[in-house]
Amino acid sequence: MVSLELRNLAASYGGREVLSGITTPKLTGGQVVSLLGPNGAGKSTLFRRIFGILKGAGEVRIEGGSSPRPIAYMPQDDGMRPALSVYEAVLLARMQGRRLQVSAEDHAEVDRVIALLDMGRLRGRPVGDLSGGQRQIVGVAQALVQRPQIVLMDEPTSALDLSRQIGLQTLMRSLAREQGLLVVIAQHDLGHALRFTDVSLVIAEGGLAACGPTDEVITPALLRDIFEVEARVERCSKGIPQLMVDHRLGDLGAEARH
Ligand SMILES: Nc1ncnc2c1ncn2[C@@H]1O[C@H](COP(=O)(O)OP(=O)(O)OP(=O)(O)O)[C@@H](O)[C@H]1O
Repeated sequence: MVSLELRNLAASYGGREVLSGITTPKLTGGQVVSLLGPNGAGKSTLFRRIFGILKGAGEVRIEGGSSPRPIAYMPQDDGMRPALSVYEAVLLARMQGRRLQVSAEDHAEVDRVIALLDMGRLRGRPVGDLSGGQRQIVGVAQALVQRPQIVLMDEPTSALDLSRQIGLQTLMRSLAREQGLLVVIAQHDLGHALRFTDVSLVIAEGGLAACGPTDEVITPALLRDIFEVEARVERCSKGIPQLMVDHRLGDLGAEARH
């Protein structure tokens, strides 16, 4: 079983430290983990540091990885080449870090992921012609086609309609449960975090503000202190946890007016 553990991790841009002292318990395959925090807290930065794009102090400890590249990373900004077809964009992601000789297995894997994500109608379309939500699903395909054991997904549902948001969160949860994938999702939707994820890491003010089972981490106190809302979690008649927001604390326009 794959596991990921962060030990005293730090990350900076050009000498400006954005994150420090990030230490987590062992996150294991089969879990879905939320990475939460306000805008600019450092969620994307933490992903870049874990994936190795950013260097810094501390250790990213991966155990039980059965391939040399056990992690796939779906960034917020996909950087896809607009002229490529969807099929080519997914195939290119599959070939990252491999010999440039495409095998029948590679084609089969691209077909499998395209079917899994129900994107058959898009396969011949140029990436540059797609809507924001369609591109986001291609980004998910690019991560999954690498057959990772750990997948870092940066706001993968931010451009999706409600039905597809639920669909993707449900799919990632079943891939975790059935295939032992460790899924880490940076997201702003705390309702999705409560409903679909086992563990939450909360980043704020350059460090780890909270870490643990999602239903223990997302409390009225945390919502007030970190997310600046007066809010509570209630279960609906079907037992699904729902975030009930009473009001925002503070005033978004106050600074501009003074
Ligand atoms: N390439 C960069 N160069 C310099 N500073 C950066 C760079 N990318 C991010 N930062 C800074 O690092 C901090 C953390 O940014 P990051 O994008 O990791 O936050 P985030 O939690 O992912 O935010 P959001 O929820 O808005 O996507 C911010 O202060 C941001 O301005």
